[in-house]
Amino acid sequence: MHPWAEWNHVVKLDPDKTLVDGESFEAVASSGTDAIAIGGTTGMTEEKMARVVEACGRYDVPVYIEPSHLGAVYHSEAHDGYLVPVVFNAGDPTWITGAHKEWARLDGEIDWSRTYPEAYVVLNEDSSVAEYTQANCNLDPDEVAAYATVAERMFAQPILYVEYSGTLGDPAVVEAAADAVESASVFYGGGIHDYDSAHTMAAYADVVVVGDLVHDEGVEALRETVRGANEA
Ligand SMILES: CC(C)=CCC/C(C)=C/CC/C(C)=C/CC/C(C)=C/COP(=O)(O)OP(=O)(O)O
Ligand SMILES: O=P(O)(O)OC[C@@H](O)CO
Ligand SMILES: [Mg+2]
Repeated sequence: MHPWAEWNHVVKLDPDKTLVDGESFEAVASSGTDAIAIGGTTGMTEEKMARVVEACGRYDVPVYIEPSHLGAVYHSEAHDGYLVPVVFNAGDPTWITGAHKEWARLDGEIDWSRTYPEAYVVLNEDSSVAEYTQANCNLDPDEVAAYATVAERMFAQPILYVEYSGTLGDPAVVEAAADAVESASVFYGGGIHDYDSAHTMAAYADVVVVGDLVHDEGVEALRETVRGANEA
């Protein structure tokens, strides 16, 4: 069984952003979320990653790093493992296999027993991640579903990640992706900001990922999304 088999909700912390004044990583860890993922596209360094991993690793909730490039990989016993994106609709093959090849060549410490790929489909053309990967975001639900099928059937991907980072996406796209997969888990992330948005996406996605909200609004708002995800 994969570590995320029982997850409904994940918080994604961006080490390049701050928490709300007066809030702590402990409060985030005890929000009721099932896991903390640590990553972001811009401004990511191993030092910033290390600081947040070490702070979050003290609590009961599982912690995974999600590196956006080779220089953001941080090895530690304080985290549970590595979620490594593979961007299926990237315009630059660096983000499909290129960076991964360099990682395999240069990193002598890869622990494959706790390393998991995530098949991303990036759909918000205004996001940093879309620009960074030169993703083709102009996709119909049936095209996203086809990417999900290819990811699962041809590339044995255990996770299909529907990524609308920064904006709430189209539930019909998430539904199409969920219908297309047999055993892969569908993660949804982007613009979840309250009970309803979490509940809507969690009706189709196995796991909803909440990022900016924790940095912008804080833990109380985060708790509402946990409730929405768990009640879907
Ligand atoms: C092989 C290794 C170790 C790394 C490569 C991994 C890849 C393909 C990264 C591509 C970019 C990516 C999918 C990063 C994951 C994290 C993510 C999507 C963060 C959200 O980013 P945004 O919200 O767009 O950006 P900021 O919030 O940082 O501005
Ligand atoms: O920051 P938000 O918009 O919540 O997106 C979450 C996550 O999918 C980003 O990778
Ligand atoms: Mg972001």
